[in-house]
Amino acid sequence: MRLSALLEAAGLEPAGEWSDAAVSGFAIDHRKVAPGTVFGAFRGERFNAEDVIPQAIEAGAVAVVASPEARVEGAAHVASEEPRRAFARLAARFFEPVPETLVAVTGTNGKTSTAEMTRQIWRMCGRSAASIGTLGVTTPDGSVSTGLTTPDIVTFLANMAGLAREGVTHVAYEASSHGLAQYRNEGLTLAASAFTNFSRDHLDYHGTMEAYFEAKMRLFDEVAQPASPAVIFDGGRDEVWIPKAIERAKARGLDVRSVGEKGRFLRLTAREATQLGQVLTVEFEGSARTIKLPLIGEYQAANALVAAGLALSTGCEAGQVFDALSRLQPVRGRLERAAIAPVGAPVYVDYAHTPDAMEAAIAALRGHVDDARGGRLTVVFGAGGDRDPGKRAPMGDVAARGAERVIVTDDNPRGEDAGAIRAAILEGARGAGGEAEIIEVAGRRDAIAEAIAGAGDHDIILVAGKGHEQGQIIGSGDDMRVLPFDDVEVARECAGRRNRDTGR
Ligand SMILES: CC(=O)N[C@H]1[C@@H](OP(=O)(O)OP(=O)(O)OC[C@H]2O[C@@H](n3ccc(=O)[nH]c3=O)[C@H](O)[C@@H]2O)O[C@H](CO)[C@@H](O)[C@@H]1O[C@H](C)C(=O)N[C@@H](C)C(=O)N[C@H](CCC(=O)O)C(=O)O
Ligand SMILES: Nc1ncnc2c1ncn2[C@@H]1O[C@H](COP(=O)(O)OP(=O)(O)OP(=O)(O)O)[C@@H](O)[C@H]1O
Ligand SMILES: N[C@H](CCC[C@H](N)C(=O)O)C(=O)O
Ligand SMILES: [Mg+2]
Repeated sequence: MRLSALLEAAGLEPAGEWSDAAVSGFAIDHRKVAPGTVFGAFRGERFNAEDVIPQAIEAGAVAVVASPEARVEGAAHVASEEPRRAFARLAARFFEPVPETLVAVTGTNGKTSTAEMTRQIWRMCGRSAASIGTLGVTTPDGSVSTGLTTPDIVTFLANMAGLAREGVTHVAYEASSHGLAQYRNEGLTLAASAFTNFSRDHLDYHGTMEAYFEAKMRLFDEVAQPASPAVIFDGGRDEVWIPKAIERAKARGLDVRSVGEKGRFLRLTAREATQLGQVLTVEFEGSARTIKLPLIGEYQAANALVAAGLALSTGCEAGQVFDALSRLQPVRGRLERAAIAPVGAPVYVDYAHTPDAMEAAIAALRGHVDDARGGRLTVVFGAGGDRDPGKRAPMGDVAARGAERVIVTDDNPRGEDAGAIRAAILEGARGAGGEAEIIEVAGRRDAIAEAIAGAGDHDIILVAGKGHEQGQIIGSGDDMRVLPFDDVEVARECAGRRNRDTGR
């Protein structure tokens, strides 16, 4: 493919003497440049790739997308004030074709669940579907991890093209705020977009809630196709951010389709919890429908409705969509029933790693605790290192208010002192001033074991924060190690060990 053709298709300036260069690939890391590569030289948080432009050209780069000030000698300089965006647009013209129906999901919590549920619904409606997000690239054959929720733009686009080659026609992907801010998913035509909710997270990176919200709004402002459907969850409780999101989508001229208790497109009129799921009554196009959702928790109902909204907005037939909701499979690590303690108490694993998510996960289980028979809720959790430190105390606070027993432990300490992270959470938990028993147990395996060993017959245990994750990340940079760790497996082992110990 000629550089000139790509530049023209992307609406970028011609490359003069370099126009005839043949492009063989794209890279954002100079160590991955091969002859014929277009190199995106970005100024990052830790590294300024403009410093390695000569090495990239030496390795065969034919064009470098970089800021106008960058020095590029011996290859085309595709200059842009926003090089990440220009690079994405160019790369999107190279990695073609891509699946014809693409939808993007953003929001603080619920992106993975919604993308995965959308994939499942599409599949049940007969589409060949995949999802890309925290769980990796998921197809009916399984998941392959990419390491990030929104992979870098080259991995993202290459995966899209790969999926199209395999015959996948529908892809739901997660647009994280980091991904949106760094233009990691751009240049594609979206059939629809979605917004699940908004609450505190990632303020280490974005600084303020407003800046974090703005990063998310790039989805509606710039990434979504004009006039395309925007499915927005509106349960009526968030009277600040959801109305703002709706406003922004309208301002861009998107076709806003709200779902939830205040939904105009798909309205939730009743919700009744059952032991292993819930019965939802929804109103769609003037008629009421009953859905037996086989998943517990209000938050899972919210995500299922957003997923239904996306499926309905991409050509699926309503009857099939509502029928599919009744057959949804659980999303890995989201209120997953992992084990049963020897006394009979169930152990749930959930990915709650923000205060709002913790509240949602606790609320989902609270109703299942048999208070009348002395049942208690135990929450085991920590908070990630090198991530928004301001969310730690609020997570402790929410847990201490919602549970009877709080066991504070470790969750990916990364480059930070694990004890200091626990201390911040404990301060929040103790500050809640409630009756909850608050315990600190360094080491996640010991904490889970302690929770199970101390459980009563009618208790429920929630192990939060790591969900599907397969490792504990210790250290950073060159010292980083990932120690194998899986909450579900550890819960099963601890429950089993206790089984053997007690003979029960
Ligand atoms: C803060 C953040 O998001 N950083 C990501 C970002 O880094 P950056 O652009 O600042 O990169 P940098 O390391 O300073 O390097 C700048 C540029 O130089 C290049 N480089 C670097 C070194 C070198 O020798 N040669 C070279 O060319 C890099 O490829 C990069 O393009 O781009 C890098 C390349 O794609 C990512 O690896 C990196 O993710 C880091 C590791 C990370 O931990 N990110 C997390 C916070 C994240 O993105 N999480 C979100 C949200 C999770 C959620 O809530 O769902 C996610 O989408 O996963
Ligand atoms: N709609 C929701 N409202 C409130 N909390 C939710 C909602 N959906 C999920 N959660 C909580 O957030 C956790 C993570 O859910 P999920 O993985 O779907 O979100 P995510 O947005 O993909 O997260 P991440 O930012 O890590 O990628 C769940 O385990 C649950 O505790
Ligand atoms: N995508 C989120 C996941 C956090 C999960 C939690 N286990 C942690 O490590 O903080 C992040 O990168 O912030
Ligand atoms: Mg996710």
